Amino acid sequence: MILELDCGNSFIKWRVLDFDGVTPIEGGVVGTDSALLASLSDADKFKLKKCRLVSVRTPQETDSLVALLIDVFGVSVSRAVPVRELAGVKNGYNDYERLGLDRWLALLGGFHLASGACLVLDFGTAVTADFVAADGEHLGGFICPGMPLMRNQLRTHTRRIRYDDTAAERAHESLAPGRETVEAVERGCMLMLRGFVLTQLELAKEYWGNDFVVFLTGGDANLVSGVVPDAKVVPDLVFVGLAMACPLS
Ligand SMILES: Nc1ncnc2c1ncn2[C@@H]1O[C@H](COP(=O)(O)OP(=O)(O)O)[C@@H](O)[C@H]1O
Ligand SMILES: CC(C)(COP(=O)(O)O)[C@@H](O)C(=O)NCCC(=O)O
Ligand SMILES: [K+]
Repeated sequence: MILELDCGNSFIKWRVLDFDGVTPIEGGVVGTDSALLASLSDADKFKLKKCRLVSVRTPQETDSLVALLIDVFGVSVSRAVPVRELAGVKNGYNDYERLGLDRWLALLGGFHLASGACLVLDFGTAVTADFVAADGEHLGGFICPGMPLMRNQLRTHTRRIRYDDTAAERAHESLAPGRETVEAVERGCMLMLRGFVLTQLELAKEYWGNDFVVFLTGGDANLVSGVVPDAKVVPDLVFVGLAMACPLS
């Protein structure tokens, strides 16, 4: 069985593929390396042989996780690395090594699934947009703070914005102008996200008319899926690209 990992800034997304190397049998989201080990060791059922992973964490953090996986499970580990071009897609960064590897894999996966122009929007700690033209040219993208960062910046840098997570959840029942702090902040940040998405759609239309596919991925993709009804919500888009970047040899 194959262990797949997507190590983001806040969470590690994991899943295990069956012996065929294709069918996911289980997966989850964890906050720490030790929580990952616990999830995997709890289940005696996993016979892990290989692992492939992508990380946007520091090399030290990633190295230490890789060492742990080798030590505990005896797996061989394949890590996604930056490349200029893969599967017909050309990395659009001036310095291709600087493009976040999770973005690279998501846009590889998006182009593969769309077989044409695509806009890939990822809602994690950061929110990212990436544009890939029909000929596989990555035109670049945008990065802005995701929902948790926007919310926490306001909580951290003001003195009177304080509320708990359950109140935050309740505030999302509507997008009407807020009548209390929690509503005003949560709905305001939500509108920022939605505005960002709509601007990306306009830009994609300027480039390609209606001839493109929109992909939504990342833990908070559901927050904006309502504003792009035609978008494909693909929570495992990074894993689609990961399989392309780290094929089983
Ligand atoms: N099961 C889950 N565990 C943790 N966060 C989740 C989960 N499902 C959705 N989320 C949301 O996903 C966001 C993190 O998205 P994610 O794509 O994992 O970020 P990153 O890749 O930056 O670590 C959180 O802000 C949270 O709101
Ligand atoms: C933009 C990101 C912080 C997104 O990370 P995430 O929110 O998925 O944890 C990550 O892709 C990254 O560190 N990129 C390097 C900078 C760049 O892509 O230009
Ligand atoms: K991500």
